[in-house]
Amino acid sequence: MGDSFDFIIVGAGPAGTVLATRLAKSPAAPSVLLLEAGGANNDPSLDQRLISNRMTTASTKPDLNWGYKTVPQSHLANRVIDYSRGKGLGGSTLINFGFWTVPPSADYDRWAKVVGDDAFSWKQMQQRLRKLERYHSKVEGPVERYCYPSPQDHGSDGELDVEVPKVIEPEVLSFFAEIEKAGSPINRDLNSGDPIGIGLMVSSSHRGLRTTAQAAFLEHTPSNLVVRADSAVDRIVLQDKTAVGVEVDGKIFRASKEVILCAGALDTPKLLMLSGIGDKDELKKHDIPVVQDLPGVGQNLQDHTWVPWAYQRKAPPSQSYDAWHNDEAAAAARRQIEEDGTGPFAVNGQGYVLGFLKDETTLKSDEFKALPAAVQRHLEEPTVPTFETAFALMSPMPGMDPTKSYLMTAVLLQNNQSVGSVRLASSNAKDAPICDPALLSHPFDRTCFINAVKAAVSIPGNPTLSDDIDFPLNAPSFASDEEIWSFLQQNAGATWHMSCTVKMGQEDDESACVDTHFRLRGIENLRVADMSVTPFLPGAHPTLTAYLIGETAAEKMIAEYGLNTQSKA
Ligand SMILES: Cc1cc2nc3c(=O)[nH]c(=O)nc-3n(C[C@H](O)[C@H](O)[C@H](O)COP(=O)(O)OP(=O)(O)OC[C@H]3O[C@@H](n4cnc5c(N)ncnc54)[C@H](O)[C@@H]3O)c2cc1C
Repeated sequence: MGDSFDFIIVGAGPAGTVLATRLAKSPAAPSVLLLEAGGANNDPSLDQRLISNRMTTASTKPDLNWGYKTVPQSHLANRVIDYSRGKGLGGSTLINFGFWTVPPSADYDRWAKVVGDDAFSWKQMQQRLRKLERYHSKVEGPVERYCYPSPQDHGSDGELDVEVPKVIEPEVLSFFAEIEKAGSPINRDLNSGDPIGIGLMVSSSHRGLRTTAQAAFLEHTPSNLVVRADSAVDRIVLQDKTAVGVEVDGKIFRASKEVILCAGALDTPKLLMLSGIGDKDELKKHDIPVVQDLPGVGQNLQDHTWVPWAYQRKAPPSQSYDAWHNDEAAAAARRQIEEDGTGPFAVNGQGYVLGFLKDETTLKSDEFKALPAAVQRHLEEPTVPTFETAFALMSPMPGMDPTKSYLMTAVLLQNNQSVGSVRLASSNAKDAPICDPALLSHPFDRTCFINAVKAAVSIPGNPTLSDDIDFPLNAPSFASDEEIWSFLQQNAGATWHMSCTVKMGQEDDESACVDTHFRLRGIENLRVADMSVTPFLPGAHPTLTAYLIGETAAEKMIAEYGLNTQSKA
């Protein structure tokens, strides 16, 4: 193969790894090069993959993180917000929180309608999801009452381990019991396409270990798939308006068929712009010769906004929380995970009570009535929530008393209307992009968020209302909209669900950059297949959408190139 391949894929996150694997494993067995800027992750330490470390890996493993930040956010008291991205084989699945949530069926149907291609409909996306998942859904005992996924809605023999917790902290079962007793709606499978209600989170993990895109797809690769870590692509090599390869530190790798960018929603537009594809005025600012004027590149940046807060509980921590502050208990917990995948580290932090709820006050607001009619109709769909909320026991963060017990709660906005951008800081590929998600810049988001926080704390039976709460650590009193807004300005952030920056759309959509075959407008042999392409951000944690983008792109490319037969490659 040398330095020349049929296909070159840039970025080994969930989208890139699926795409590379599916192309390489197709019967025609084309040669595929997968290039990843970050490392190979050969670190055998368990910490990196313990799912109970889900909330802290991004900060404790800086080598796995690009460490991006936003520009000061004018609607968030001019704060600079963390904008982490995973770096290394596995991409952001190395450091993300491992929530595995399927969007409402109506979101994929809307995607199909907006772009005019049924390949993105719920029916077809769910079929692909079944192919990808290995859903460990068998539940027995008390957890069953709150989580009972129907096997027909989930895959069982794909590459991606998804885990329904077998055991959760007893306190979390009590939270559920109270919520149910108070009459709040329980949903025993949040991932059926209808997330509305309150249920138990499932994780992209198995036996206490995080499922990374690397673990799922890159451990046993065929010989026609070459995976190169520590290979940051600086630019796409173009001949006239055709992609013929990529450049890595001055070295050229050639693609006889295509280059596909899967570098994520911040780095993919950056790479396009560095290669002369983007808004011509923006490129000129950095003296980059314009190859293709494509104003949508880097625009439409969307993310979910969230706010977490916490309480100290009166009850002492469960004994299993010893493993968080006692070296001996931690060593024993690690051994147990290695031996049989059970123990405190497989239990703590698995019991997240998640709610996907529709707030009717928001749907009656003036800000809702000012939205385009199509967006209003979508928000009124029965499966579409206006917000997500979470309640969970939390391990003490640095600076907190480890002998006490804590409750974390959070609210995530869904269907955010605020739109920002990613731009180049300079023509130097080593410089971080300028990221401005413009969080809460849209009036609908501000109204929706205030109402969502009020609705979340009022869920009948929720644990923040219980006598067990000792005192709030950073929670407001929720007494007035002004107080909640001020709390949001000081505490809200992005959920790292960046998307839509090289968006897919129909020919008459001037802001669209790729067609429904992921082909970039105006350039031959160049596609984009990662979270950059979503026409809007679906209402769920997006990893599985990223995997589905890789799977869908592979399906289309295998059909286009006739790779399903051995003779054509
Ligand atoms: C802290 C955090 C928490 C999150 N929590 C969750 C969660 O709980 N659940 C959920 O579903 N989603 C979560 N997400 C989001 C989710 O991980 C991403 O949406 C998803 O990984 C995006 O996939 P992707 O393939 O588009 O890009 P990425 O996963 O970002 O992968 C892109 C890859 O391209 C590589 N790359 C970039 N530039 C270059 C270059 N020039 N040359 C070569 N390689 C390059 C990167 O290093 C990276 O490996 C979280 C993300 C973060 C950061």
